[in-house]
Amino acid sequence: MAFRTARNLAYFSNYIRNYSTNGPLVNVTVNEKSGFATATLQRPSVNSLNLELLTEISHTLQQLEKNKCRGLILTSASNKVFSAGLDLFELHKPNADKIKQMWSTLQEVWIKLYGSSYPTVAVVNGHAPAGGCMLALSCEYRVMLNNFIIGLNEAQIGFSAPMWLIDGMRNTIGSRQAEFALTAGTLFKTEEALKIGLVDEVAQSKEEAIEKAEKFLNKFAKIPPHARSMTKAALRGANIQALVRNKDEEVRSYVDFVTDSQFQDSLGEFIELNLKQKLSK
Ligand SMILES: CCCCCCCCCCCC/C=C/CC(=O)SCCNC(=O)CCNC(=O)[C@H](O)C(C)(C)COP(=O)(O)OP(=O)(O)OC[C@H]1O[C@@H](n2cnc3c(N)ncnc32)[C@H](O)[C@@H]1OP(=O)(O)O
Repeated sequence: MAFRTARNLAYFSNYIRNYSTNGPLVNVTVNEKSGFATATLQRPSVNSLNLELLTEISHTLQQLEKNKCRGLILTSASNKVFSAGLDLFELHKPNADKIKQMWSTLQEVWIKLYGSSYPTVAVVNGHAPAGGCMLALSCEYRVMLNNFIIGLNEAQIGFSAPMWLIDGMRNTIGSRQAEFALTAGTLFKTEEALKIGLVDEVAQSKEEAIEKAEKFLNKFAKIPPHARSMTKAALRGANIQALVRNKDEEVRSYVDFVTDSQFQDSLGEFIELNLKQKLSK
């Protein structure tokens, strides 16, 4: 049964309503004519990825897959920030169990979005550093608005992006550009990102970006969905399998790394220098 039917749509809306305790952090709408879903991240103020938002994204992706979504547009409710990446305040002086769940859910989001059977586009209508860039990279196509930044700046904060994300970057912009970008932790302006292929198109407004996203999704209208998804799985499967094999070990390394006092000190400094909000003592 296709996701676009009114019955499935109602089921999905109820699911989202029931799932969220404080109102949905991801708003999902479906264009009944095209069958394309738009998932809008709406965790104020910068869609930083805490456990609750990551869990909701993960459940949304699961429902879209289950309901045979015809295409997904991922975007932000903010007109300044697509996503600021992992919630740095939650990584600071953390509860080890919570950050274990956080990293594991982040991995799930990558597996579900990078490996989705349906086509995906990120409408990057704001800044997209680190985990924000990760969400955009998981999609098949990126349309970005002008005057924002995007990139994997992990090296600047004192760590390396995980292997699956490095591979995702490499698959998108090629090995040489990926090496330059990742070792320097570069954040690219929209036009620079277009030049190196980190984004596919630039738009002047969100409306124009959505039109471009729909145009991309419509390219697959006449391609048998199973042929399309088998081909995507063949191209992306090795990345996902490698992560699945390594999942638990990576979570352990991540928890060790993040709870280490050296990392905590440099994270504290980064927050003090870069984020307006001051640490709660
Ligand atoms: C073998 C395998 C091993 C595997 C393990 C290896 C170890 C790996 C360790 C991995 C660690 C985790 C990896 C993480 C990847 C990440 O995603 S880290 C997050 C990186 N994010 C950033 O660097 C972004 C920082 N923010 C900004 O640059 C800017 O805020 C912005 C460009 C996004 C927006 O700028 P602007 O519009 O000027 O807004 P601001 O006033 O700066 O911010 C508004 C508001 O938001 C708060 N905020 C911003 N970013 C975050 C964030 N990431 N987390 C939480 N909160 C954030 C900011 O404090 C402001 O709050 P107030 O309004 O002042 O209250």
